[in-house]
Amino acid sequence: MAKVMVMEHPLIQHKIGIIRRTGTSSKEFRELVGEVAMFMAYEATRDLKLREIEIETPLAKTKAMQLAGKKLAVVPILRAGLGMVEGMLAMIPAAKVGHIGLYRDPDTLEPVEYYCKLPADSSEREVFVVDPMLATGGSAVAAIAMLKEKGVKNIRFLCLIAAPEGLKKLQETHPDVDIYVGALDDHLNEHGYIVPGLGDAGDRIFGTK
Ligand SMILES: O=P(O)(O)OC[C@H]1O[C@H](OP(=O)(O)OP(=O)(O)O)[C@H](O)[C@@H]1O
Ligand SMILES: O=c1cc[nH]c(=O)[nH]1
Ligand SMILES: [Mg+2]
Repeated sequence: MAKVMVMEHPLIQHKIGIIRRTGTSSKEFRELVGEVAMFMAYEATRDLKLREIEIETPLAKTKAMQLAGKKLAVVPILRAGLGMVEGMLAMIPAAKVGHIGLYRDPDTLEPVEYYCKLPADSSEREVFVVDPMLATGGSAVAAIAMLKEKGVKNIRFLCLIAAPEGLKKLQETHPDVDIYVGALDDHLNEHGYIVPGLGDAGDRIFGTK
């Protein structure tokens, strides 16, 4: 079964507390989503493999560590996932970036696909799928299925806020995908919004409502 890691770091919890507030402006919201994504990238890369190499400092030859495993890619689910990309890249600047376009139909709550462009060698990479919100789980499940259809095998999912319903669906559908959650919320309302949540992440990042 997939590993679920709910972030405990006080800085993450503090920043998510500000992000949630109605009075937080789009500018602050965007900045804080980026900062939380950066901290989450740090947590989600803890188990990357290292190898020992020999280097030369100005004073002596010595052994040093170097990342040894697969190359990395960040794949935001459009639109709201875009808000997490810069923060992720601040921690893993050499990662390639793919994009998956999905929106949730407001009536059926089913994800509708409209775009997919991935790095050519994605199947060789460790892929970090990012989206601030995991609500019903439909979008994350569909995005990960799209990646698997293209041969991607190593996938992790990162979100700022998850509902228990979405977490369960993602775990059950993709048990091989580790999930990193900023905060685990209480429930979904009748419109599929996370409660207490933060509202519509895309609208708040881009100021579209
Ligand atoms: O778990 P789910 O029930 O699928 O809901 C979560 C999805 O809903 C939001 O996107 P939205 O459809 O609002 O698109 P947007 O990012 O373009 O605003 C969010 O960013 C997720 O992608
Ligand atoms: O609470 C929610 C649920 C889905 N998408 C959002 O942006 N927010
Ligand atoms: Mg939205």
